[in-house]
Amino acid sequence: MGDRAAMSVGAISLRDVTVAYDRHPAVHHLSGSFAPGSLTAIAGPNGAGKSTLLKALMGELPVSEGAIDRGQLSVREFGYLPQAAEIERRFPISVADAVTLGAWRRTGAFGGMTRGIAEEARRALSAVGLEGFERRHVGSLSAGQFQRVLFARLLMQDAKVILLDEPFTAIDARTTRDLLEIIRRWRSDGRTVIAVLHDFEQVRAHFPETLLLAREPIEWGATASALSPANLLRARAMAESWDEGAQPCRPDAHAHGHAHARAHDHA
Ligand SMILES: Nc1ncnc2c1ncn2[C@@H]1O[C@H](COP(=O)(O)OP(=O)(O)OP(=O)(O)O)[C@@H](O)[C@H]1O
Repeated sequence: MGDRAAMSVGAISLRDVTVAYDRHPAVHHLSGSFAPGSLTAIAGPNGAGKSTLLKALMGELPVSEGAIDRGQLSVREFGYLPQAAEIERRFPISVADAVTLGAWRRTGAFGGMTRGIAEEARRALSAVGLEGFERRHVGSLSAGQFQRVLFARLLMQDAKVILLDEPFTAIDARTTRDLLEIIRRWRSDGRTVIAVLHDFEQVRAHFPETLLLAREPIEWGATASALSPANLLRARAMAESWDEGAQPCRPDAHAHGHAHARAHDHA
């Protein structure tokens, strides 16, 4: 497919990536790559480092060890949907303005709403099932409607790589189904899509690749294999061992000896 070839511009590769908060690693020794046009779920227990990894991929958090190679891609070409709890929706803007913000790379921070952009926003809203919502205030929308608006904004952004952090948490089944359809369309466009998800059935049904993360990677590959019962048990067992504090970084795996004494504290 021509579009797909045009959109597929490179892998995102991780080499022994560790991301830490105050030297406590939340993602630990992760290596692998997201192929161009791939559709990958990131799954794992609470506190496994899934959101942290998305933020590192976006360049919002620095890696403390290793490297992320985005190839020819710039993070400006990444679209990112944070967890709902991190999104402020009380500011007084209309649905049309919220969607148009997705086009900021083309319009500039102070760019006005040209007729072309307005028409595009209308089409994006229609694609997410919100025709005629342009003038509504974002604060007046239901959780599902607001999530549709955020997907419309991603459609406007025309990003080559799309990162979604728990996009269906607290979202009704109908909206989830519609938004999964948009994700499928992104994939057939050749965009790379990476989503943090908790629902394993959803992952098995819609995501060919999975990274099962428990701070350290358990497995990254075909979903059926990554989400094997043995892997899920291992992930759970690792999560139970976090109760007494952050995992120390294994000193033997570190040439620079960044494993700090504080990482051994049992708070
Ligand atoms: N800003 C922060 N400062 C310090 N520690 C943090 C910060 N954000 C996350 N952490 C810690 O890093 C670890 C990984 O958190 P992260 O949010 O990445 O996990 P997650 O897999 O997305 O979890 P969940 O499924 O619960 O959303 C947790 O122990 C968390 O407490």
